[in-house]
Amino acid sequence: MKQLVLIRHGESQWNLENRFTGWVDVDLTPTGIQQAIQAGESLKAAGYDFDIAYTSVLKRAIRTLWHAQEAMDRLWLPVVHSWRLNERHYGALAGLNKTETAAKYGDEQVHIWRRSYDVRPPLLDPNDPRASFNDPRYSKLKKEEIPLGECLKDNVARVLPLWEESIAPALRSGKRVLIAAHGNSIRSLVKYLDDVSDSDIMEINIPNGIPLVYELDDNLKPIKHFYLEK
Ligand SMILES: O=C(O)[C@@H](CO)OP(=O)(O)O
Repeated sequence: MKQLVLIRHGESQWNLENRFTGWVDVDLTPTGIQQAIQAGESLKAAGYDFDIAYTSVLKRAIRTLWHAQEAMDRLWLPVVHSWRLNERHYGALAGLNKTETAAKYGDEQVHIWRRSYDVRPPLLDPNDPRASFNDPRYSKLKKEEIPLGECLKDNVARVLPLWEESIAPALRSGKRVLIAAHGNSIRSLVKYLDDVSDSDIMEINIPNGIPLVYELDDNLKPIKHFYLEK
């Protein structure tokens, strides 16, 4: 049996303010920090341990991982940071309030932007200061790899190379893997692992800071998955 645990970051400042976030690098709130500590404590209390961790290059996920590691006394674990685990890029919606955007464009349109598989949000203008072309954390990427707005399908395509090249080999070699990431990068992994249809994935939401445990067989097919509540 192979062990994979996914944790969405704790509550961020923009979760609290109900703003579209994506690649904007906002931090955790005090509640988010507590959720991350609780996630680590729950994992430790249930007897989970890990050999390697993965996270994004956004501080709300990185800090969630740190707090969970600290709660498990596992700060020494090897950690891979990858832009491929970043949140789905929210394009021109980044920074807007979700309720105000729904009032302007309608609930249905906002639900499509938020949860559909293959409808992209309005893209950022390449000259928009929110574009990530000059951000040093992405300096090794080709310009065309840096998104101006992504749908979940784009996010799946971005996450899967990391799965194939690094996460799956680690699991196959018997490593117990912890991933601290984001609502939509985790939905991408869930869609792939559980072979969720393009329509059913619209109804799947990942809560902040609750470990999602997957037990996988030797072919990395899920035997079962469950949330580890307090
Ligand atoms: O704003 C975001 O980046 C994400 C996650 O908080 O929001 P949504 O729930 O719309 O996917």
